[in-house]
Amino acid sequence: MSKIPQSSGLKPASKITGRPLRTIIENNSNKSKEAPACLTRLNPIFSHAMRRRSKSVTDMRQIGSKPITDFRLLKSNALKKDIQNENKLRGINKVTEKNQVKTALTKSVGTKRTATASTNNIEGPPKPKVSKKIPDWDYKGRFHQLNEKFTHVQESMKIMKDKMNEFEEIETNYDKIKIEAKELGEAKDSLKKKCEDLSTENEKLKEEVDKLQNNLNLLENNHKELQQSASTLTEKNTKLTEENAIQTKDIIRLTDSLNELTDLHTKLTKEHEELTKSHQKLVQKYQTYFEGNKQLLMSLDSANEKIKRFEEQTEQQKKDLNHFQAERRRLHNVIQDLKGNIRVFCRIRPPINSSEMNLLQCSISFVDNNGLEIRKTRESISQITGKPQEFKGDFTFDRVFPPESTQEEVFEDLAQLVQSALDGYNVCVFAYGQTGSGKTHTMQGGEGPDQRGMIPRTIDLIFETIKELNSSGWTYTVQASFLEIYNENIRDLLNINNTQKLEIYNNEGKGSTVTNLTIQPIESAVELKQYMSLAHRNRATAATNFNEHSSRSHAVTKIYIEGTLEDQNTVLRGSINLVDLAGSESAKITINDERLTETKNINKSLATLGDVISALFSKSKHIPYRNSKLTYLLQSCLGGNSKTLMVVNIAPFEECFNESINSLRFAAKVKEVKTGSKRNKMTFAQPAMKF
Ligand SMILES: Nc1ncnc2c1ncn2[C@@H]1O[C@H](COP(=O)(O)OP(=O)(O)OP(=O)(O)O)[C@@H](O)[C@H]1O
Repeated sequence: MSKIPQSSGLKPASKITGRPLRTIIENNSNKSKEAPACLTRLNPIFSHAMRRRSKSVTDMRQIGSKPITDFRLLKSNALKKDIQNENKLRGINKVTEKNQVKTALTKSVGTKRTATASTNNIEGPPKPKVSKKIPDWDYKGRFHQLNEKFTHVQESMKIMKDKMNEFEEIETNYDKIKIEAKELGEAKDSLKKKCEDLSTENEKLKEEVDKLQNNLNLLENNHKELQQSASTLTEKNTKLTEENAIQTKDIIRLTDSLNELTDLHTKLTKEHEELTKSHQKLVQKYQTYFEGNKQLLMSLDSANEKIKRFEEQTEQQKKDLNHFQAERRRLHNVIQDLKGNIRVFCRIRPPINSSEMNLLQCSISFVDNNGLEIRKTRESISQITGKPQEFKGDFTFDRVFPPESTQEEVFEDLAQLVQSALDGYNVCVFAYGQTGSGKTHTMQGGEGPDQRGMIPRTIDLIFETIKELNSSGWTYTVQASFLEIYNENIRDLLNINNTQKLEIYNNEGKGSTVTNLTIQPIESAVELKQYMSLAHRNRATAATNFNEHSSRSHAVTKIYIEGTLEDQNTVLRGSINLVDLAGSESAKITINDERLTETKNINKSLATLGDVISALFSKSKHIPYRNSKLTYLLQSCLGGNSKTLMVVNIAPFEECFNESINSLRFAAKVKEVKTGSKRNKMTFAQPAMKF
């Protein structure tokens, strides 16, 4: 317990802040004005204590130093009680409460210190001015001065009286405060004890807190581990959920399949039952049949023997058939030979429209199927002899076809030559005649199945006959080429961009070949017709005026046929040339140089054709095949090993009369020629003939 000296300059240190107490008093004196209103409002006891303390301090100054701590204890207890009551009402905790008490105490001490300080500076009334020494003779002045002194003393007396009263009151308060201080000391002791109890309890609590902290750390670690295992488990759970979904789908699918299989099983069970029943029936039947079968087996043995005999007979019949076929081929050829190796048909075309109907028609009369007489309807008088001119001609051919003849009728005889080509002969079919006389119509034909010309009909017949011959062991390969000769130049109609040299060369006994020409293997009639159309289109593409061009060039379709009969080691190679010749009109009617050259070339080739045929007719040693590309190309078809058919086409108009007569004369000349034919037959032992 420190004591506050009344007048010493030492400043006791504060227990709360550690600073000298004087400083606190000064600082708090400044803050006292700002003391919380609640504190002053709530604490009437404190105010009372303050007043008492002021008095007791004054007393202390008078009676000596008094321990201030007792006074503070008294005050703090009173303060504390008030604050506790208030806080109970407000629900404020103990720590806050402690702070409130501390603050209140500090402020109250500050306030008292200020009050004490103010009482230490007691001043009396202002002293009367000391005037200059009043002379002794100035009674009036001296009286006035004394009067002033008296008044001053009176006032001082009055002040002192007041002070005395105040000090008495302070003394009374001091006693009360002393009692309160005693009470506060007792309270402090009990608080101290409580505090010690509390600190002991606090220690225990601390230990418990440490234990709990350790437990908490352990629990946190456990929690972390549990969290990790929870996340692992969550992942596993996700995976398992996904797997579960897949398996669920599988289960659904399998269930469906199971249902289907169950249905199937039910069906199959039913079927099985039915089959078992029918099996039983069949077993019964089998037993019945088994008995019968024994007999049948016996009959089978005899039947097998019969079959064997039939097979031997069939083999013999096959041989006979081949023999008969060979004989048929021989006889067919004899017939063809008898008909002539060069056959000439004449076909007169009809007028096809009204303008042609209005043209003057020749008078044509037909004798049987072979002869015709053609004449102009009006005879003219010869300017030289003055006699009527004979404008008529009588001609005989292998066949004459009047205007109403159908394509089928014309093809009848050609069909026999197609058989010759399949039998291994070279066949050549020409369409001869002036422009517009019906050559292309005869060879290609028109629209519709009935209007098909010789070429498409030949194609169809070849493949039909091959089909029949296949059944008797023959196999055939077919190839085709398409070319045109224009102004003595050869063009490949299956490849118009073919810039390689197309040259004819002729091997003795092996026929004529064109170098670099496209020779297309053909599998069917349809395919061959497709190539025929391509060639026709290519011929049209190359020409600026197709109709004119077509009448100024020779178009040659060649079909190569090779038949093999392996049993007999026999190969037959034949060919068919189908030639649509250029128009045969004479050079007189040509109008320009270009056309003149064309006509000359055409006439040269046609004349050479006539010369070749004449040479063959006269059995000349030299046959002028090489004089034109056409005859050179067709050499193998015009010689001994060939069959030739020439169809001379005639337009029925009088204006065409002279050209018609020329054509008929040419054809008649050809008709006279006969060739000695020889079939291209060989066995595998010999080298195959090249086309
Ligand atoms: N027998 C026929 N029956 C019906 N029409 C025919 C007959 N012959 C020819 N024609 C028709 O006469 C016209 C001329 O015939 P085509 O073109 O065949 O003559 P071409 O001699 O080939 O002429 P080019 O030398 O110019 O080619 C064509 O319209 C053709 O359809």
